[in-house]
Amino acid sequence: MITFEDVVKIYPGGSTAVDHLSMELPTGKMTVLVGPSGCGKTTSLRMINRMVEPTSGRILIDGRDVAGQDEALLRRGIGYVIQHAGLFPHKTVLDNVATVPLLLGKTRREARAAALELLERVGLAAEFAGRYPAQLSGGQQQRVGVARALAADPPVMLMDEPFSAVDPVVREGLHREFLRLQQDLGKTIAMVTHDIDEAIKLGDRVAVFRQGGHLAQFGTPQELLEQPVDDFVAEFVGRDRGLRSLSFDTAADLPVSPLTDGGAELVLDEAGRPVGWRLGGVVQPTAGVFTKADSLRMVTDLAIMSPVGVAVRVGADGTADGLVRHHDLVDFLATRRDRRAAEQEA
Ligand SMILES: Nc1ncnc2c1ncn2[C@@H]1O[C@H](COP(=O)(O)OP(=O)(O)OP(=O)(O)O)[C@@H](O)[C@H]1O
Repeated sequence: MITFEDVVKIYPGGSTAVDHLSMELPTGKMTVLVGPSGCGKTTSLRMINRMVEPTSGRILIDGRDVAGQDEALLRRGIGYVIQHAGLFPHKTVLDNVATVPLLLGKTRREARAAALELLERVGLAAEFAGRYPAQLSGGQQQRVGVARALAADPPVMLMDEPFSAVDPVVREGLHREFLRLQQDLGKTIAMVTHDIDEAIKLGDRVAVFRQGGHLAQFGTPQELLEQPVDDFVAEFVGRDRGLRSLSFDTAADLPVSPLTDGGAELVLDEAGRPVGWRLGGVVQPTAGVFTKADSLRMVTDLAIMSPVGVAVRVGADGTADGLVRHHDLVDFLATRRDRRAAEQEA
């Protein structure tokens, strides 16, 4: 766990960059620091590995104050990834990644073998190993940056806007790969971004900062979407937060109606799997099916897109076992919201 205890940073001659920050970043989870430009995110990140020293307060990693630790040793246990990857331009991809294992005392052969394995993990085949950073796309460079940060197998990773230099489609791919990697590795990660959607998608926890280096709210993505503490957070999180919060709940508790209640005929194949809706004598092949494991957001989307305003639930074998009509869905969501509000007050 990384603990910030009442941390303040005032740069010489400057205003307050971080103002009485207290928060706990859980072990093995990803915490995303997000907020408008200049609100102290990078400063907070860099105080963890002592690239910046706090003016007052303490930062502890697993209960040990970083201030008392040897800087070189401390940083060896903390991977660091920055925007544009920050690779050595004159070294090959393989040597960029092998640098850290070499520093840690491995032989050249061992270091290269470890680097190749890491490149494989981040989705870069061996054919890229001999190239120089300038011969890679932005997304590939970011992957090398992540591989290099992982090379020392550090328990903690700091990532400063690691995905912001690439276009949205590449970023989407990097997100997916990174989430998969993190599921395997379970590193304690602090990541900085400007992008609230990225924070909501990647973060197990999200710290929203506001101007002046204040922490506005710290919580899970779902808490931010459903219970923003004030107008600033609500505005920052975005207008469609109600809809987005539905991504975090499954349809497991969503009640269904009988298959005959759709207002039109649901056509099934011989095995009982939905084929489509019969409308005006024609079968429209848009049955919009979901399972109990799918998100409420997906069910809502299906009901909206359905020609009859109905989503069809199927079992594990694909056979239809119930319907959700959009007006029932709206009632369910309203009841759920009221119940949550009541729980919150209690
Ligand atoms: N080395 C420095 N010397 C003086 N002031 C600094 C220094 N680094 C940052 N600041 C100031 O501290 C404040 C916080 O900066 P910081 O880089 O931590 O914010 P940020 O939220 O990461 O911003 P951005 O999203 O734009 O990168 C800003 O007002 C910035 O101008």
